Amino acid sequence: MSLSLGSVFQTIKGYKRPLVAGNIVAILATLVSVPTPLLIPVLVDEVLLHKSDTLTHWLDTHIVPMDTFGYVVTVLLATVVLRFLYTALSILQTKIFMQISKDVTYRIRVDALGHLERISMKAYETSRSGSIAAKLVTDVETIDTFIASTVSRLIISVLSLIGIAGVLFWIHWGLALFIIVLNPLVITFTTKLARKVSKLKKEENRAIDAFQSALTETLDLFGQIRASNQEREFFSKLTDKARHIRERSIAFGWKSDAASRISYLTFLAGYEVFRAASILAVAFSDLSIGMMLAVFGYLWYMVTPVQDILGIQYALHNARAAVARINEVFEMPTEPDYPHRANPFTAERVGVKLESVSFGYSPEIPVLSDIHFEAKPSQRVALVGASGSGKTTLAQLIVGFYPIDGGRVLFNGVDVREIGLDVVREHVNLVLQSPKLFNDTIRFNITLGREVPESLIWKALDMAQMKAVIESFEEGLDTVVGRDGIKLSGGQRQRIAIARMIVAEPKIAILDESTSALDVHTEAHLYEALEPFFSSRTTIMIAHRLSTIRKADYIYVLEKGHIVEEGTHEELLKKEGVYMGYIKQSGDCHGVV
Ligand SMILES: Nc1ncnc2c1ncn2[C@@H]1O[C@H](COP(=O)(O)OP(=O)(O)OP(=O)(O)O)[C@@H](O)[C@H]1O
Repeated sequence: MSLSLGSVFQTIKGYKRPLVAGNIVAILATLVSVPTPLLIPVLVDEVLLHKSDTLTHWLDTHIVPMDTFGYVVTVLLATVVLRFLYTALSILQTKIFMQISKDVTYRIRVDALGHLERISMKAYETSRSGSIAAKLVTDVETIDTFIASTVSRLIISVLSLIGIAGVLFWIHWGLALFIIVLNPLVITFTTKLARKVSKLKKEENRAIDAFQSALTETLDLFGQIRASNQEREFFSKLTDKARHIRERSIAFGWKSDAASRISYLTFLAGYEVFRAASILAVAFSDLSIGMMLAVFGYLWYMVTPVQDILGIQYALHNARAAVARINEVFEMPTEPDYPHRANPFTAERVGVKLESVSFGYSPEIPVLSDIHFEAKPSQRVALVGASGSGKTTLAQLIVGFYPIDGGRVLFNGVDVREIGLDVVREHVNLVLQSPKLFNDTIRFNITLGREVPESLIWKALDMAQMKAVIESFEEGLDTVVGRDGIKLSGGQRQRIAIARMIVAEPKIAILDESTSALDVHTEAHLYEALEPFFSSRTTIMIAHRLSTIRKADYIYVLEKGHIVEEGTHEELLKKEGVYMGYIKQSGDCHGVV
């Protein structure tokens, strides 16, 4: 999907009842507000100049006969009551329309989040979190301002202007025509100014976006930056970006202020011209002094709706820029949406098979070619190979992180394209080598918010050799692990990830060098404790240590994206080929045979 102001208004149209209610309130507000500036000036003609007696006569016959003081006080009261009524109706109207505008922007955020949830890994890898955050916060806010100003102010402003125009024509058509012809010229002039300013707003938003992205990345990688002693470099880059915002904001800030002041000045100049024209109309035509004062009143009264309409123009230009930027989020490619035609995971044991799979992160560089790989139900398979040979990539293809370029990925003989990626990931758990932890409690990092009985969490921690460690923490499972799990060691983080896998109870467990940071002793205990877990499901292990590899029922050797050898440990040793060389190279040849 993509966003447009048209689609935003289409959504707004869906709020039929509040729209109708809001419009009725707007019409009522206009009805009570338009006659207000007329009342007091009428008294000038009737009470002071004794030119006519329409209003005073009406008051005498319809209310009670009264004197000059009575007329003034009654009309004053009526004016004040009407102004109060107008304010009350305006507040009610804003409330009704505010609910619509906030709901619409909420939906934009929800749609954008829904899209982000489905973006492909490739899109994720090339995106910047800060930039996306800026779009979902600042740009959606800009659209919110636009909707609020158009939906709630436009109707009332246009109706008021129409009402004022009607009254002005009734007072003096020549003068009214003069005012109504000149006013669009003012608006046209200010529109041109608005366009110029909107370009500056775009630049300011871009500068904020760049700063936010760089800041997020710097903070995310702060530890690494400090370890490389590059703080000064990174923070001076951030300072440059902050300076850029300052420049862009100053340019936008004062120029937009100047533009709105010039717009207002133009209006004021027009106002003075109209006032002069009114005096001439009194001098050279039949316009009374009372009505001239009424025209003065209406000229002021026009300021708010005219300014509101001018404000809408600014908001419109800003909103267009914001829509374009939000669309960059909606344009991020998504994962393929496979249908849920079959679910092989209902079986007790599930195996996985890769048939002639080929894949490259970019089309011109193949990373895996013609891969035939199988982990039969309940089998324990090891994947070995040099760094960069494609082991992690293969594991990620099994969980569908990237769509394959050729071949098939099958679970119990069913193609992933018939199963759906969400179903696959529910049952296939990949433990990464450097697992990421949330800056939350140990409990949350293990359950990821799912309802898991406390006893199961402790059981998982026990199997993962983390029970004693967590017990030693004062707050136990409620200990907060800090940003990226900084309060835990690398090996402890890996074991938390293993506990996470245990509670997820997958049908297929994939461990990508998931115990690489553990000492040999702890690792041995861990595998021993995990024995019942592994024996009740299919397991794929990417490992470098012979002690781990040996336990596998079957081994695949990957070299430069090709499976070059496969078989059991003994079979592969007998071959004295790549596997043997690999084992020797990893310095782990003691006890090979
Ligand atoms: N997200 C990615 N985008 C582009 N290229 C990638 C990506 N991930 C890995 N690669 C490339 O794919 C190749 C295989 O990487 P992979 O991580 O699968 O190897 P590996 O065998 O798991 O290595 P290691 O043992 O060091 O973890 C490498 O050349 C790497 O540069």
